[in-house]
Amino acid sequence: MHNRVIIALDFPAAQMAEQFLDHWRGEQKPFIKVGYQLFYSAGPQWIAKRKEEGYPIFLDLKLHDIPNTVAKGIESLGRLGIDFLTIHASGGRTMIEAARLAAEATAGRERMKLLAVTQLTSTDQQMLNEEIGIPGTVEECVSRYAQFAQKAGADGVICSGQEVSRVKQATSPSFLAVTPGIRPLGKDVQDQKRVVTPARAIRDGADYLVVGRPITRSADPVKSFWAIVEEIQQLGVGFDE
Ligand SMILES: O=C(O)c1cc(=O)[nH]c(=O)n1[C@@H]1O[C@H](COP(=O)(O)O)[C@@H](O)[C@H]1O
Repeated sequence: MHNRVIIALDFPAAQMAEQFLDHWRGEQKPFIKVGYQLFYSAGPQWIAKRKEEGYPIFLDLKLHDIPNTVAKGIESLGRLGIDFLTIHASGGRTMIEAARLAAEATAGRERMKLLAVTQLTSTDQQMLNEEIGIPGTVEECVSRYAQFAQKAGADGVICSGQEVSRVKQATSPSFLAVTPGIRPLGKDVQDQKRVVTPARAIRDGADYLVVGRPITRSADPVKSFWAIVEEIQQLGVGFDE
Protein backbone atom coordinates (compact mmCIF):
# COMPACT_ATOMS: atom_id res chain seq x y z
CA MET A 1 0.00 0.00 0.00
CA HIS A 2 2.87 2.42 0.74
CA ASN A 3 3.75 2.48 -2.99
CA ARG A 4 0.37 4.07 -3.73
CA VAL A 5 1.73 7.32 -2.27
CA ILE A 6 4.30 8.78 -4.64
CA ILE A 7 6.57 11.45 -3.15
CA ALA A 8 7.27 14.42 -5.44
CA LEU A 9 10.99 15.12 -4.96
CA ASP A 10 10.75 18.77 -5.92
CA PHE A 11 14.28 19.78 -4.90
CA PRO A 12 16.76 21.99 -6.74
CA ALA A 13 19.76 19.66 -6.53
CA ALA A 14 20.73 16.01 -6.17
CA GLN A 15 22.33 16.55 -2.79
CA MET A 16 19.13 17.92 -1.28
CA ALA A 17 17.08 15.09 -2.71
CA GLU A 18 19.56 12.57 -1.30
CA GLN A 19 19.48 14.22 2.13
CA PHE A 20 15.72 13.96 2.04
CA LEU A 21 15.82 10.29 1.04
CA ASP A 22 18.18 9.63 3.96
CA HIS A 23 15.12 9.95 6.19
CA TRP A 24 14.01 6.63 4.68
CA ARG A 25 17.19 4.78 5.60
CA GLY A 26 16.19 1.37 6.94
CA GLU A 27 12.62 1.79 5.69
CA GLN A 28 11.08 0.35 2.52
CA LYS A 29 12.04 2.55 -0.41
CA PRO A 30 9.20 4.87 -1.40
CA PHE A 31 7.94 5.50 -4.95
CA ILE A 32 9.58 8.79 -5.97
CA LYS A 33 8.63 11.34 -8.60
CA VAL A 34 11.41 13.34 -10.22
CA GLY A 35 10.23 16.48 -11.97
CA TYR A 36 12.21 18.64 -14.33
CA GLN A 37 13.61 20.86 -11.57
CA LEU A 38 15.63 17.94 -10.19
CA PHE A 39 16.09 16.20 -13.56
CA TYR A 40 17.68 19.26 -15.15
CA SER A 41 20.14 19.68 -12.29
CA ALA A 42 20.81 16.06 -11.27
CA GLY A 43 20.71 14.49 -14.73
CA PRO A 44 19.62 11.14 -16.12
CA GLN A 45 22.38 9.14 -14.39
CA TRP A 46 21.06 10.21 -11.00
CA ILE A 47 17.75 8.58 -11.92
CA ALA A 48 19.41 5.42 -13.21
CA LYS A 49 21.31 5.15 -9.91
CA ARG A 50 18.16 5.50 -7.78
CA LYS A 51 16.51 2.85 -9.92
CA GLU A 52 19.45 0.50 -9.30
CA GLU A 53 19.04 1.13 -5.57
CA GLY A 54 15.46 -0.08 -5.82
CA TYR A 55 13.35 3.07 -5.92
CA PRO A 56 10.32 2.90 -8.20
CA ILE A 57 10.63 6.02 -10.39
CA PHE A 58 8.07 8.34 -11.85
CA LEU A 59 9.79 10.75 -14.23
CA ASP A 60 7.57 13.78 -14.62
CA LEU A 61 8.79 15.65 -17.69
CA LYS A 62 5.33 16.44 -19.10
CA LEU A 63 6.44 15.99 -22.69
CA HIS A 64 4.49 18.07 -25.18
CA ASP A 65 5.82 18.53 -28.72
CA ILE A 66 5.40 17.23 -32.25
CA PRO A 67 5.07 13.42 -32.33
CA ASN A 68 8.56 12.75 -33.69
CA THR A 69 10.28 14.90 -31.07
CA VAL A 70 8.37 13.30 -28.19
CA ALA A 71 9.12 9.81 -29.55
CA LYS A 72 12.86 10.57 -29.83
CA GLY A 73 12.91 12.01 -26.33
CA ILE A 74 11.34 8.83 -24.99
CA GLU A 75 13.88 6.71 -26.87
CA SER A 76 16.65 8.61 -25.07
CA LEU A 77 14.97 7.92 -21.72
CA GLY A 78 14.39 4.24 -22.49
CA ARG A 79 17.53 2.88 -20.87
CA LEU A 80 16.92 4.56 -17.47
CA GLY A 81 14.38 1.95 -16.41
CA ILE A 82 11.75 4.43 -15.27
CA ASP A 83 8.31 3.16 -14.26
CA PHE A 84 6.06 6.13 -15.11
CA LEU A 85 6.49 9.06 -17.50
CA THR A 86 4.18 12.03 -18.09
CA ILE A 87 3.20 13.45 -21.46
CA HIS A 88 0.55 16.12 -22.09
CA ALA A 89 -2.77 14.79 -23.39
CA SER A 90 -3.26 18.11 -25.18
CA GLY A 91 -0.40 17.10 -27.51
CA GLY A 92 -3.09 15.07 -29.26
CA ARG A 93 -3.72 11.54 -30.45
CA THR A 94 -0.79 11.15 -32.86
CA MET A 95 1.66 12.45 -30.26
CA ILE A 96 0.42 9.89 -27.73
CA GLU A 97 0.53 7.10 -30.32
CA ALA A 98 4.12 8.00 -31.18
CA ALA A 99 5.00 8.08 -27.48
CA ARG A 100 3.55 4.62 -26.99
CA LEU A 101 5.45 3.16 -29.94
CA ALA A 102 8.69 4.67 -28.65
CA ALA A 103 8.06 3.35 -25.13
CA GLU A 104 7.45 -0.13 -26.56
CA ALA A 105 10.52 0.00 -28.78
CA THR A 106 12.82 0.91 -25.89
CA ALA A 107 11.26 -1.37 -23.27
CA GLY A 108 13.53 -3.68 -21.32
CA ARG A 109 11.97 -6.21 -19.01
CA GLU A 110 9.12 -3.83 -18.24
CA ARG A 111 7.75 -1.02 -20.34
CA MET A 112 7.42 2.43 -18.76
CA LYS A 113 3.81 3.48 -18.25
CA LEU A 114 2.72 6.63 -20.04
CA LEU A 115 0.49 8.98 -18.06
CA ALA A 116 -1.28 11.74 -19.96
CA VAL A 117 -1.70 15.00 -18.06
CA THR A 118 -5.31 16.15 -18.55
CA GLN A 119 -5.78 19.54 -16.90
CA LEU A 120 -3.24 20.63 -14.31
CA THR A 121 -4.53 20.62 -10.75
CA SER A 122 -3.59 24.32 -10.59
CA THR A 123 -6.29 25.06 -13.19
CA ASP A 124 -9.78 25.99 -12.01
CA GLN A 125 -13.05 26.30 -13.90
CA GLN A 126 -12.64 29.99 -14.68
CA MET A 127 -9.07 29.57 -15.98
CA LEU A 128 -10.13 26.68 -18.19
CA ASN A 129 -12.92 28.67 -19.82
CA GLU A 130 -11.49 32.18 -19.87
CA GLU A 131 -7.71 31.79 -20.17
CA ILE A 132 -7.16 28.40 -21.79
CA GLY A 133 -10.33 28.88 -23.86
CA ILE A 134 -11.87 25.44 -23.42
CA PRO A 135 -15.66 25.56 -22.86
CA GLY A 136 -17.55 23.22 -20.51
CA THR A 137 -16.67 21.97 -17.07
CA VAL A 138 -13.24 20.80 -15.92
CA GLU A 139 -14.72 17.34 -15.36
CA GLU A 140 -16.00 17.13 -18.93
CA CYS A 141 -12.68 18.22 -20.35
CA VAL A 142 -10.67 15.83 -18.17
CA SER A 143 -12.85 12.82 -19.02
CA ARG A 144 -12.78 13.63 -22.75
CA TYR A 145 -8.97 13.86 -22.66
CA ALA A 146 -8.83 10.59 -20.71
CA GLN A 147 -10.94 8.81 -23.32
CA PHE A 148 -8.84 9.82 -26.28
CA ALA A 149 -5.59 9.30 -24.36
CA GLN A 150 -6.67 5.73 -23.66
CA LYS A 151 -7.55 5.11 -27.30
CA ALA A 152 -4.18 6.50 -28.38
CA GLY A 153 -2.28 4.12 -26.08
CA ALA A 154 -1.67 5.94 -22.80
CA ASP A 155 -1.70 3.72 -19.71
CA GLY A 156 -3.46 6.29 -17.57
CA VAL A 157 -3.93 9.93 -16.79
CA ILE A 158 -2.95 12.57 -14.31
CA CYS A 159 -6.09 14.26 -13.02
CA SER A 160 -7.28 15.69 -9.73
CA GLY A 161 -9.15 13.61 -7.21
CA GLN A 162 -12.22 15.65 -8.09
CA GLU A 163 -12.50 13.99 -11.51
CA VAL A 164 -11.24 10.53 -10.77
CA SER A 165 -14.58 8.72 -10.58
CA ARG A 166 -15.71 10.31 -13.84
CA VAL A 167 -12.42 9.32 -15.50
CA LYS A 168 -12.87 5.71 -14.44
CA GLN A 169 -16.44 5.70 -15.79
CA ALA A 170 -15.30 7.21 -19.09
CA THR A 171 -12.40 4.75 -19.53
CA SER A 172 -12.00 1.45 -17.68
CA PRO A 173 -11.08 0.36 -14.15
CA SER A 174 -7.59 -0.68 -15.25
CA PHE A 175 -6.82 2.69 -16.90
CA LEU A 176 -4.64 4.36 -14.28
CA ALA A 177 -5.73 7.52 -12.49
CA VAL A 178 -2.82 9.22 -10.76
CA THR A 179 -3.81 12.21 -8.66
CA PRO A 180 -1.71 15.14 -7.48
CA GLY A 181 -3.34 18.07 -5.69
CA ILE A 182 -3.55 15.97 -2.54
CA ARG A 183 -3.89 17.78 0.75
CA PRO A 184 -4.51 16.09 4.09
CA LEU A 185 -7.19 17.97 6.06
CA GLY A 186 -5.98 21.32 7.35
CA LYS A 187 -2.89 21.53 5.11
CA ASP A 188 -2.18 24.65 3.06
CA VAL A 189 -3.32 24.27 -0.58
CA GLN A 190 -0.56 26.61 -1.88
CA ASP A 191 -0.77 26.98 -5.70
CA GLN A 192 -3.09 24.00 -6.15
CA LYS A 193 -6.75 24.64 -7.07
CA ARG A 194 -8.45 21.27 -7.39
CA VAL A 195 -7.46 19.58 -4.15
CA VAL A 196 -8.86 16.60 -2.26
CA THR A 197 -7.80 14.60 0.78
CA PRO A 198 -5.89 11.33 0.38
CA ALA A 199 -8.93 9.35 1.55
CA ARG A 200 -11.30 10.97 -0.91
CA ALA A 201 -9.00 10.41 -3.88
CA ILE A 202 -8.59 6.70 -3.10
CA ARG A 203 -12.29 6.23 -2.24
CA ASP A 204 -13.20 7.70 -5.62
CA GLY A 205 -10.89 5.32 -7.46
CA ALA A 206 -7.41 6.87 -7.66
CA ASP A 207 -4.67 4.29 -8.19
CA TYR A 208 -1.81 6.48 -6.96
CA LEU A 209 -1.51 9.76 -5.06
CA VAL A 210 1.25 12.25 -5.79
CA VAL A 211 2.23 14.24 -2.72
CA GLY A 212 4.96 16.85 -2.54
CA ARG A 213 5.09 19.67 -0.02
CA PRO A 214 2.85 18.10 2.65
CA ILE A 215 5.68 15.53 2.98
CA THR A 216 8.83 17.28 1.74
CA ARG A 217 8.27 20.43 3.81
CA SER A 218 7.15 18.55 6.89
CA ALA A 219 9.28 18.66 10.02
CA ASP A 220 8.97 14.87 10.08
CA PRO A 221 8.61 13.67 6.47
CA VAL A 222 8.49 9.95 7.26
CA LYS A 223 5.72 10.51 9.82
CA SER A 224 3.73 12.67 7.38
CA PHE A 225 4.15 10.03 4.67
CA TRP A 226 2.92 7.23 6.92
CA ALA A 227 0.00 9.33 8.16
CA ILE A 228 -1.19 9.50 4.54
CA VAL A 229 -0.60 5.79 3.98
CA GLU A 230 -2.57 5.01 7.14
CA GLU A 231 -5.40 7.33 6.11
CA ILE A 232 -5.87 5.35 2.90
CA GLN A 233 -5.21 1.97 4.51
CA GLN A 234 -8.16 2.55 6.82
CA LEU A 235 -10.47 2.60 3.80
CA GLY A 236 -9.77 -1.08 3.23
CA VAL A 237 -9.51 -0.64 -0.55
CA GLY A 238 -7.80 -3.70 -2.05
CA PHE A 239 -4.92 -3.14 -4.45
CA ASP A 240 -2.82 -5.85 -6.10
CA GLU A 241 0.67 -5.07 -4.89
O1 LIG B 1 2.20 15.69 -13.36
C1 LIG B 1 2.19 15.95 -12.14
O2 LIG B 1 2.77 15.25 -11.34
C2 LIG B 1 1.34 17.08 -11.70
C3 LIG B 1 0.23 17.35 -12.47
C4 LIG B 1 -0.75 18.24 -12.00
O3 LIG B 1 -1.78 18.45 -12.63
N1 LIG B 1 -0.54 18.84 -10.79
C5 LIG B 1 0.59 18.63 -10.04
O4 LIG B 1 0.67 19.19 -8.95
N2 LIG B 1 1.56 17.77 -10.50
C6 LIG B 1 2.81 17.58 -9.73
O5 LIG B 1 2.51 17.02 -8.48
C7 LIG B 1 3.32 17.59 -7.44
C8 LIG B 1 2.41 18.21 -6.41
O6 LIG B 1 3.17 18.80 -5.41
P1 LIG B 1 2.53 19.41 -4.08
O7 LIG B 1 1.52 20.44 -4.49
O8 LIG B 1 3.71 20.00 -3.38
O9 LIG B 1 1.89 18.24 -3.35
C9 LIG B 1 4.26 18.58 -8.14
O10 LIG B 1 5.49 17.92 -8.37
C10 LIG B 1 3.59 18.89 -9.46
O11 LIG B 1 4.52 19.13 -10.50
